[in-house]
Amino acid sequence: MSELFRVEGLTKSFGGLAVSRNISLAMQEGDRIALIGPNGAGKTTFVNLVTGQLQPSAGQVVLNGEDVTRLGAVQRVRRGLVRTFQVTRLFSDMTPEEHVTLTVLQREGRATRILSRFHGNSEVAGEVETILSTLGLLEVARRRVREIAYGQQRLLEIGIALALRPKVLLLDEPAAGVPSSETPRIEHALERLPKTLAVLMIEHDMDLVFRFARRVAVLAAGEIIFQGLPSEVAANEKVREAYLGNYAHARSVA
Ligand SMILES: Nc1ncnc2c1ncn2[C@@H]1O[C@H](COP(=O)(O)OP(=O)(O)OP(=O)(O)O)[C@@H](O)[C@H]1O
Repeated sequence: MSELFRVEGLTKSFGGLAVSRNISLAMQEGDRIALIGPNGAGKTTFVNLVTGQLQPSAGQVVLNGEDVTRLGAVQRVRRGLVRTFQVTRLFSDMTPEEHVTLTVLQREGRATRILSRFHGNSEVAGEVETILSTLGLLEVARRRVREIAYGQQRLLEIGIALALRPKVLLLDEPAAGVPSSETPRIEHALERLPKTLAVLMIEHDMDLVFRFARRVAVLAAGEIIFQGLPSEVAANEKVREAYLGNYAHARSVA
């Protein structure tokens, strides 16, 4: 499959602190990459640089062969570069159906009209239903956000991202704050994401990482110190030193 997305030599400093150092990474259609690393390694900064929330000091972001480095976040979203955030940003009195419908309408430039007029629009409703069904949210489609489980709220964030028709989706800790009883729900939903979508996920839950990822990239002190198969990551000496030591140890003694 051909390359969909690439960053090259991405570098960012805050004052004297280099938080992203010469990061290069490529993604193809259907990729499933986990970006892991210790707290403060620069994972969220990397996502902010990729999606345009931050401008790099050096380096390039290329989507579908186009250099988007100087474009703002909204322009990148329109081209298919979409993210979710670590902390949910939902309206507690609105339903999942309303959130996703509004996003579809927003994408189509029709959100300024009254939402209820579109409840009968079968094209929009069909797309909303597909998204909610992909994420296992149909049964709560018409409940208020504040009444649904936190794991379902996190999935709704992904639903909103899907309504923007991403080609590359960056998930910033989709399981953060979700009780372990609900992680299977997240895992199943991630498995059902569209096959052609390229997904990069930041996550601290290593079981989820190893089930989801076909490739793992490890960031430490702003630098990618390893890219490879999940089966190789735990054996890599640099990774063990930087991050996985405790986890590898925990697994080997488990
Ligand atoms: N706007 C900023 N100004 C100054 N320093 C910043 C800024 N944003 C992030 N940093 C610093 O950059 C480093 C990387 O932060 P970042 O949030 O990207 O790490 P992370 O790997 O996502 O961490 P976590 O896993 O805890 O979310 C940290 O030392 C952080 O304090």
